Amino acid sequence: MNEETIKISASLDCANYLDLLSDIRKLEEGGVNMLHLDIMDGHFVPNYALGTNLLRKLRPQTSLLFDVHFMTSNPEVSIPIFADLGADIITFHVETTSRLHQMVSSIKNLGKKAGLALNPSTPPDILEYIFPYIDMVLVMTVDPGFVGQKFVPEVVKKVQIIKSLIDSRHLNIDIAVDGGIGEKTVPLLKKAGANVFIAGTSSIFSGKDEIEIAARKFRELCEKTY
Ligand SMILES: O=C(CO)[C@H](O)[C@H](O)COP(=O)(O)O
Ligand SMILES: [Fe+2]
Repeated sequence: MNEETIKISASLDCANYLDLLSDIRKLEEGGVNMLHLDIMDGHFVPNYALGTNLLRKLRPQTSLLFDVHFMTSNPEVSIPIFADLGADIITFHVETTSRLHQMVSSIKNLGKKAGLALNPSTPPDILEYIFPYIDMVLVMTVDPGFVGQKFVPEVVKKVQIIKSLIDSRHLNIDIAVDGGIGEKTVPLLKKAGANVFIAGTSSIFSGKDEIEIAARKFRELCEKTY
């Protein structure tokens, strides 16, 4: 993955469930790179979202990359299932396991990109010994589990720290930000070093513009230099 490339991942849980395929066509037209698929189990987070049948039905319908964000306890059991369903990037939370290296290598052995997600209150130190093995760090900018939450501003500093840790090791790792990503927060996060922007109710799905137009505007916002 290229850290300098800006990537837009549209959070499908924020789309119109009753007209999902038409929303996906608009996202394709609007130039997003990936569909962000939030998997929630009602245990790691107090909410439920998306699942295997949706991926199974969607995979033949679009060539957009599937960026799967597990917000589940025990993601270990789900990794091979979602890999088989066509996930391209598989991200799980560091708070859910004591077997980080094992799980990352099982994702890589399945031929997928591996991402690690950190809650807003989780310090970046946990990444130190696993950096060489991962493709992406997903920095949660809200507590995981719900769309439309308030951005936690303290996390900007964590993005900055992670970016300098990656650069000092000359590694090529994407930094994704997820939760409350929009007009006010993109400039701060881009300056701090983020390059993957997860678009939800704070941007593409805010309802202010048609999805296709909103996606184009969001890319412009993310590609600007701040
Ligand atoms: O992982 C998530 C929630 O846990 C979502 O991807 C995220 O919240 C995106 O939506 P919004 O822009 O509404 O915050
Ligand atoms: Fe997410």
